[in-house]
Amino acid sequence: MPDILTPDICVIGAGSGGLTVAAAAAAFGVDVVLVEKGLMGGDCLNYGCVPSKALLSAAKSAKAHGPDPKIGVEAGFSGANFASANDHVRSVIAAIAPHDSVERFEGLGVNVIKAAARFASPDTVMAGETEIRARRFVVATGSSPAVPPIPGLSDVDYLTNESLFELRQAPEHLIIIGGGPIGLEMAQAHIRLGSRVTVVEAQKALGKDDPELAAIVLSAVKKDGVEILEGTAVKSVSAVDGLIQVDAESSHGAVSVKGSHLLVATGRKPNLDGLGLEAAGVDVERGGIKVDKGLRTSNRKIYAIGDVIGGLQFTHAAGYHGGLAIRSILFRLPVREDRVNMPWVTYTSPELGHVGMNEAQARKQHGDKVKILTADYAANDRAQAEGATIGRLKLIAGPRGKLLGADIVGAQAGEVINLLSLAISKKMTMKDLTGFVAPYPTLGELVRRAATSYYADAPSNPWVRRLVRFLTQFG
Ligand SMILES: Cc1cc2nc3c(=O)[nH]c(=O)nc-3n(C[C@H](O)[C@H](O)[C@H](O)COP(=O)(O)OP(=O)(O)OC[C@H]3O[C@@H](n4cnc5c(N)ncnc54)[C@H](O)[C@@H]3O)c2cc1C
Ligand SMILES: NC(=O)c1ccc[n+]([C@@H]2O[C@H](COP(=O)([O-])OP(=O)(O)OC[C@H]3O[C@@H](n4cnc5c(N)ncnc54)[C@H](O)[C@@H]3O)[C@@H](O)[C@H]2O)c1
Repeated sequence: MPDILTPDICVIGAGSGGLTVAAAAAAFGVDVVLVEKGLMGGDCLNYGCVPSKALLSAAKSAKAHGPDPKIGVEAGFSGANFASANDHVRSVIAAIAPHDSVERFEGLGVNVIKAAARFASPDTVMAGETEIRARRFVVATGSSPAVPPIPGLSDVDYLTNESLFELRQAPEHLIIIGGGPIGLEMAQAHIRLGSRVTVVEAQKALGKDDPELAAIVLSAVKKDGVEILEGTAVKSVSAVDGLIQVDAESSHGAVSVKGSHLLVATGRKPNLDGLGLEAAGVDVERGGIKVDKGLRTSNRKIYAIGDVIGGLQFTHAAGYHGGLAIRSILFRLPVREDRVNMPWVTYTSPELGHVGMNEAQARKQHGDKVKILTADYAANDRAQAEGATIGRLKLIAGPRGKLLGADIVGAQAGEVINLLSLAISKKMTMKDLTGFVAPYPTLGELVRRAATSYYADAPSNPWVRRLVRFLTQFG
């Protein structure tokens, strides 16, 4: 006889999305079961954000400790120690893991079951020998690397984000298929830690970002020594003399690259296998589980959140979804996912951040009422002091100066975009962005500088000049 549990909520998957729901439900004293078949913390902690940012940090440090005549540093740096960088990655994961652990969640009052979950019917999940009949289910099973059907690929030993962070020695020559955020972040990390790196991208590298600002990142990564082949589609992969050969086609003709290691970073596919979604009456579409604006699936008792629904696949998006699901399940409040105002950051040097509408979306909606306002890092005193003058902030202002979107490339772009994400969520205008005091010297002053340029025409406006003259008569 299986154990039968009848909690209020059953969450499937203990990644960023599932942990958010489980912790919040437990905090409100709700009976919640969390089922996880792999490592607690999911992709972000074990194979994604955390190891990639830790490796980038080690790589940044290696770069900073190298000679830099520009700021007068002539260090005797003899190359990075890849194994030590990998130790750093492991120690960062180990430091964060207790926060996501079974022990912590059981301490919060969550019933954690380590097993693969499968729907047996529209209101029953099996997890090993346990049968779970919950009032509501939340599917948060994440995504996995989408490996394209390239001839010969399955015959070579290729890496994905699930195996890359196990390497203890720097690859001699790392070839990366895919020039998205994973491809570019890992290209820069590895070149700075001693590898030769070639990125092969079928279309445009960092193609989801503002093209002008993405070009600044690509130029910096190329300056580090990474070879980036854009518009180059991979046709086949083979093993040749102990190396991996990638054969591709570009508009200039055939290209062939031989390397010691191959990383496939060509996007994600939702984790649906073995979930029994048909038995649950849950519909699936191309990108993942089909949900309505309130994150409910075709079975009203079942919600789906995070990477498994496709859309924007970020840790903070999964956490945001978790918060919406909790509001809907516990408080029965109407919720509506906002996909436009989700920020993201690519953690290369320089960083690349985005929030809200891009220029094309803004122009489509508001035509010539859109103004693009910019501020360059070179005109910011803090950037000058830090020797970080490569960068640019772009604000997209709509009717009545409303902030519609922002893109930024440069040092600490990820921190500056936080301020702009808050501004967008509070529906702020250029007036708001000029009406606060920014401490000097900070990169945050870029925001005020760009927003101030919205009023660039004011001094030459005859009405404003007349008003100023009139007011001077009063002493
Ligand atoms: C290399 C890399 C770098 C990244 N960097 C960033 C970054 O810097 N910032 C950012 O915001 N995002 C980043 N991301 C994206 C981020 O990792 C994901 O968006 C996030 O992890 C999604 O969370 P999730 O909860 O939807 O899924 P996941 O974290 O993948 O968790 C899903 C969990 O469900 C479990 N599961 C699956 N099927 C079952 C089942 N049948 N039964 C039980 N359990 C199951 C899995 O084992 C897993 O633990 C990165 C991703 C990668 C690959
Ligand atoms: N800093 C961050 O927040 C961060 C970092 C890494 C990953 N992520 C998340 O993980 C997701 C996946 O990242 P990703 O970089 O794998 O995916 P992606 O979809 O963003 O980029 C994949 C790239 O691979 C290219 N490509 C696909 N098939 C190809 C082929 N056969 N040959 C050559 N190029 C090919 C595509 O044109 C695309 O540019 C991201 O969309 C993001 O949501 C976030």
